[in-house]
Amino acid sequence: MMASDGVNGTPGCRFIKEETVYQGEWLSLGVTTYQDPQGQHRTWETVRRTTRCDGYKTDGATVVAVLKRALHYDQLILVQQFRPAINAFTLEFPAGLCDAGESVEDCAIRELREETGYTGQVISVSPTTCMDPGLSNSTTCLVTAQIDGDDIVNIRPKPHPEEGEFLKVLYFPMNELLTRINDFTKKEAVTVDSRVYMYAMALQLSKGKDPVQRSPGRIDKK
Ligand SMILES: Nc1nc(=O)[nH]c2c1ncn2[C@H]1C[C@H](O)[C@@H](COP(=O)(O)OP(=O)(O)O)O1
Repeated sequence: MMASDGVNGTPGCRFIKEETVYQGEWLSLGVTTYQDPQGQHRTWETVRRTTRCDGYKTDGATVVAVLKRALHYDQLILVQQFRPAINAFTLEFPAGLCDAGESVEDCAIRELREETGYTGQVISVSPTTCMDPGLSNSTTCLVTAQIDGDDIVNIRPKPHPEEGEFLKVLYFPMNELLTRINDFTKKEAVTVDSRVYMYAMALQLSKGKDPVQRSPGRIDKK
């Protein structure tokens, strides 16, 4: 169903226009005018990436990469990264933006290699998913990948981060992912990307375990 379609026969919403308020090198801030179901025009403040390639629906790829080695537990590869926008270190999946002409699969494999040094093999690719739709039109595809840790190319992985990227590669056992991420956040001042945390919660739930960590009503202060 398109955004302009109604639900159960009611009129829907539709995009009217976009006015750019600020145009930077990487991002733009615009005011989006849309029509609500009653026909009234409303506005929304919208962040867009300037880097999305022509004809692409997806800005980039997010790589859920599992390192597999003989006689070792499977490990999820995550990156700890300084993110200036939140003035904090984050725990994220390796990820990055698509180059022009690059498929999402190729983007995933390239970003995995740049950020972690590992050469992986794509297992699956999600549809385009949105990242923070109340803020921006930013989108990503979730690409699952396997890394053969016994392959010679993966014995001593050497990351090649881009200029301005400051990353540390971290390994979390898949069989106790949520517990280990929770433990990590208690020791290190990191903010966990919600995709990572949701993935860990879903794994926990799939084992029939409850992913509760914090007490209800608590406020996370700075
Ligand atoms: N919002 C951004 N502001 C910047 O000043 N620079 C940015 C933004 N987004 C991306 N970039 C630049 C910085 C690096 O050179 C590359 C990294 O992008 P990529 O690795 O593809 O994506 P992320 O890992 O998600 O940052 O882009």
